[in-house]
Amino acid sequence: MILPALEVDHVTLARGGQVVLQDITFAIPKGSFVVVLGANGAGKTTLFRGLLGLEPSHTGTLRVNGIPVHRGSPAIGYMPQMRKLVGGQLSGWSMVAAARRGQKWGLPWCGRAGRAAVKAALEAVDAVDLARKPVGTLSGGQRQRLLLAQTLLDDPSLLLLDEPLASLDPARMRETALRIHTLAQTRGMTVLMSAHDINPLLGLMDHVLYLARGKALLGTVDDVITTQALTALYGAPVDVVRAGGRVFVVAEGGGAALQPHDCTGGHTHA
Ligand SMILES: Nc1ncnc2c1ncn2[C@@H]1O[C@H](COP(=O)(O)OP(=O)(O)OP(=O)(O)O)[C@@H](O)[C@H]1O
Repeated sequence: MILPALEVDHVTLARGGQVVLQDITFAIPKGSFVVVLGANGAGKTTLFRGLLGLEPSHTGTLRVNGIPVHRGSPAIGYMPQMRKLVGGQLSGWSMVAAARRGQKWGLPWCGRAGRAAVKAALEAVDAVDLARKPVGTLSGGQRQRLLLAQTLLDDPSLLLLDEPLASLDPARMRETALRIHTLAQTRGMTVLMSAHDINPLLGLMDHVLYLARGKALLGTVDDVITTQALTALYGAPVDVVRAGGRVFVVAEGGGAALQPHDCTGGHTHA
């Protein structure tokens, strides 16, 4: 029997003492490319933190490759949200090297094998030319490439990418999405990528995982991004509009229905 890459079985996760995801269950086959959607505060980062073993599940189990999650798993490559990125005068090389074996922002790992791993990771994302440059001087797209290189260091089987397309212009969004998709296919990696706009990812993803009101809905774009499915998930009227090859998710009343419980900020997939 082929084990799923990821099994989330009746899991409840909280942040700051408040339940964010409640009794969610889904399984993701190996090699899938999954886009995680949901309004601000819906729990995308919380789910990733749960899979990284950083947030304990109050109920149920989370398994990666059949093994209960634990901190520091080399099977998982994690890209945090870029808006939380620091770096300053650190060179591109040092930033990537510092992430070896989860040592983010620790001392760079400088042995021969470590140097080879950093070089290979930089090459994989076309970022060799960024190795000597201070991270603080790089553009958003260039930093994204270094963050992506970090995730590849330990040859992971699962990538968790938290909004890797944020702050990129439309051309860079598509370019980055294609780069991640190609890398995942070449290396046989499973990808969970959170996003606020599915349009740059259309045609690339196998599944969508939609989070709302503490619940999770997994399926194909055609299954999940529908008026009926999202209205049921949100418990309020939501319209899915397709126009010009793009998908828009809109709520009656200007987005109030898309606001998660206790949180501010609705959204539209435009
Ligand atoms: N460090 C924290 N301490 C306490 N509560 C937190 C913390 N970080 C997030 N939360 C809360 O947990 C809930 C889920 O947040 P989370 O960051 O997982 O959502 P998200 O879907 O990733 O949102 P976004 O799209 O804005 O990144 C929100 O109510 C948020 O306010």
